[in-house]
Amino acid sequence: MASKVVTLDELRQHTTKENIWVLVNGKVYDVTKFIDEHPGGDEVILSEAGKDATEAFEDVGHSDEARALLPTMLVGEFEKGPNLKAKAYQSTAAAAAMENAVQQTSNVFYFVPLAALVAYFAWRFYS
Ligand code: HEM
Repeated sequence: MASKVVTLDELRQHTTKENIWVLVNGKVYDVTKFIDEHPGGDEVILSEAGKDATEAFEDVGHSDEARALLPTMLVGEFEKGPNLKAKAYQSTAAAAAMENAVQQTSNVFYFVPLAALVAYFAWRFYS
């Protein structure tokens, strides 16, 4: 079973508490049975469902005991192709573009009253 290659589509189909897979360090794990026993609670794992949980997993500094549990839940290797980080970067780029657009819009909202104020004082000064 360990030789199974899990695709990105397959990974993304396992995102509910009843059927949850996570990707950690290039391997996919079925944490469905473990989630209720997880000392860190179910919410934290659920928020990583169907995703690359490597960063979240490593940031916590899981013990060797925690790491030793992983092989018992192994589904298989994650397929080599899709780069989840690249996809995350794309959405970050989209978010940045959106933020930029919002920023430009708020610049307009800031500029219009300012221009009106300047015009008013200019009018007061010259009339
Ligand atoms: C994927 C399989 C996972 C396994 C087998 C696992 C296992 C464990 C174990 C055994 C502990 C107890 C402390 C230790 O021995 O390090 C623990 C704690 C913890 N885990 Fe996980 N974990 C997993 C995934 C995650 C993920 C994805 C997160 C996301 C942030 C997470 C967050 C935490 C937190 C915050 C604690 C600390 C709880 C506390 O000390 O109060 N874990 N985990």
